[in-house]
Amino acid sequence: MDSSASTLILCPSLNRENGGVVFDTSLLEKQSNLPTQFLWPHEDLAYAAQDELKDPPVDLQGFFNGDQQAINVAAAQIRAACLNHGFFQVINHGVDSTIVCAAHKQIDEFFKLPLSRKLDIKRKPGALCGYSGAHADRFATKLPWKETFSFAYQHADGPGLDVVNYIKSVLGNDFEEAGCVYQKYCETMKDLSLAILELLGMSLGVDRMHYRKYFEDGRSIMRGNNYPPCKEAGLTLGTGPHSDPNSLTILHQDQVGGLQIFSDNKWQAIKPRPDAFVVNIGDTFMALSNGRYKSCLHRAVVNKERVRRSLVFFVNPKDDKIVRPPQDVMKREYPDFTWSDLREFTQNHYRADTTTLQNFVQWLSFTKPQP
Ligand SMILES: C=C1C[C@]23C[C@H]1CC[C@H]2[C@]1(C)CCC[C@@](C)(C(=O)O)[C@H]1[C@@H]3C(=O)O
Ligand SMILES: O=C(O)CCC(=O)C(=O)O
Ligand SMILES: [Fe+2]
Repeated sequence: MDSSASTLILCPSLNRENGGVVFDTSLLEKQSNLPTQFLWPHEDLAYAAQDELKDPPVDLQGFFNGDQQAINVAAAQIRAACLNHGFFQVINHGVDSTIVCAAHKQIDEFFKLPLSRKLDIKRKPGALCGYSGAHADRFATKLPWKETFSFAYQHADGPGLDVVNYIKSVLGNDFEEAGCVYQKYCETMKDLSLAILELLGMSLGVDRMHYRKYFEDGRSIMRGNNYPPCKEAGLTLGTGPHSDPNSLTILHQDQVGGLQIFSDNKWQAIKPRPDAFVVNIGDTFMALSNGRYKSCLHRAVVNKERVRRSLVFFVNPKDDKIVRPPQDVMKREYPDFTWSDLREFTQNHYRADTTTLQNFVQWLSFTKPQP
């Protein structure tokens, strides 16, 4: 009997389906032994965060009011944070708390659906949209203790119905209201991300509108993350150490806590703030800044008692746009690539981790050698 088969007998919640395990949270929560597939190595678990990140949040009020002095302060704060670790939080961002609460409520309802219903809309191999339980169809070890539900949002469409139609097509007409809430949330996140991209442009000393324009016709991904409680929370991770391959990530976490970033050589916890959005620089923006801004190294831990949820908006440029820094730079840190290349790499060839970008660059040099 192989070790996975013996795990199955010990852990009735793990059923084989198409070669993967099934993340049945109602059974897993009661289980005292952590299935081996969810164990993470010591080096990824070690150094529990002792500290909380103390950076003050960036206040966007002045940006929206056109107060130049406040804009300069915000740009300087962003610059310092992105040079140091690629992470900051924003407050007074203009997003109505009603839409944030409504989106959390809908995602909570989604994760409460029967497992069979969620599995009906499972992510297809190579695709980013749909439901995934611990990514168990894709990976065999170091499974993340989470479920995710993801869908795409086209920036250029403006107020439209693409998210509503997608949600209705996979979940049925009863989910029209959920679709409308997600659609509105995505529109709001797109507007917020474009405002942040303006500030990022200023902070890097390039044309204020440069990155804003570059992302105006982008195609982002919205995702809900569900981290059930885990009796052996210290042995697993909700999301392992990684930097996001996309450009920017805008995240709203509930009140439970679990997000940590690696800064000043240690893991530091990000205390939840309902009035703030978390912003991470991702690998693609790191390349767009010619390596000046750091792609943020982060992870999510789970806990023994409480379910945790987060809403994530992964900002991407249009698929075929060339990723390259705006100015003529003396020495390019990364070759030209497209988001479609990097997405393909993370979906078909490589599991995103702490060194995605450098491995991608190597892969690209073999698959698409540059002149
Ligand atoms: C291009 C992507 C791959 C992931 C989803 C988007 C942006 C973030 C990536 C991810 C979250 C980084 C950590 C590992 C991952 C597998 C995950 O835990 O979800 C990544 C995503 C994915 O491939 O689903
Ligand atoms: O849920 C969180 O706090 C982090 C999630 C994350 O890093 C991701 O989805 O990429
Ligand atoms: Fe992430």
